Amino acid sequence: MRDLEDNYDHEDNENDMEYILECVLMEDDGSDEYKELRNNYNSQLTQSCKCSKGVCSDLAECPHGGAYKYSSNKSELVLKSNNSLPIFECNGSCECGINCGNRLVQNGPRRDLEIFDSPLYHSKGVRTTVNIPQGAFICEYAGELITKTESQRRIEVNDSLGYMNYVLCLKEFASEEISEVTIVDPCRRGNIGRYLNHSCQPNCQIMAVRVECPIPKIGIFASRDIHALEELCFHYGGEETRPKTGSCKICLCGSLNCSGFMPNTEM
Ligand SMILES: C[S@@+](CC[C@H](N)C(=O)[O-])C[C@H]1O[C@@H](n2cnc3c(N)ncnc32)[C@H](O)[C@@H]1O
Repeated sequence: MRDLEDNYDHEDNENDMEYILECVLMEDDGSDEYKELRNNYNSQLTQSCKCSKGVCSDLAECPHGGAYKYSSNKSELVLKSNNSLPIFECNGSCECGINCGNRLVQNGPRRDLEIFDSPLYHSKGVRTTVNIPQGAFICEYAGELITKTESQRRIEVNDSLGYMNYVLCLKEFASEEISEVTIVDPCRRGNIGRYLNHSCQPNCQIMAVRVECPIPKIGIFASRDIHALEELCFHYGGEETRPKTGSCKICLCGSLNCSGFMPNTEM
């Protein structure tokens, strides 16, 4: 086993963080699991649209569902509330233009986000300096894409050294069975998404959004209208209600329906 201190230098690992614009692949650990992850990471979705007028709107013409997943709310695209998943955005092979209504997450984080010292969580958090409408895109949870084994190793290291954990596991379901698992760790390489805290009554939600790659981006969206200066947070367990097993950390979210513990990170 590698030395614990190899990868995790000190408690406030933020200063060592490399800022990335989108997810990157973990280092090769020689495992078959890694090879599978790398193959997926290097694969491209082949479905492209032929929506020639620059705008995707017709379901028959646009295999991505046109702009039906997002709608225009005054000045910006927002996720529709009756959204049927999964979300596939238009991509570089599509014939529509960059302004088509089916491109949102690929355009990067919204402006007017601020990293601040959150008094509630006694650590860093993210807040907005302006009002945000329900359904608006906040940012991607970008970091290293890691295998299940590597995530378990990193979580164990974090737990044993008392470090914060940034590993997030997004599970997608098909007919109530888990169909895809995407695991992202922005501890060493990440973006602003890494600073969003967990809440049992969040104002944001996470969604799987695919652009060119079969591995989805973890998109963070406003789940209700959010006022300026509110802290942004999402439920780390997604929609899932997990049994409280293993070592659980006390939840500081302070919401009325707080479960008392943060969702555990067991996969
Ligand atoms: C993704 S980071 C969030 C940003 C973090 N607060 C920071 O300063 O970098 C996740 C870590 O934040 C802390 N955290 C997030 N939500 C929390 C909550 N509801 N209760 C207690 N700690 C929380 C935990 O230490 C957790 O491991």
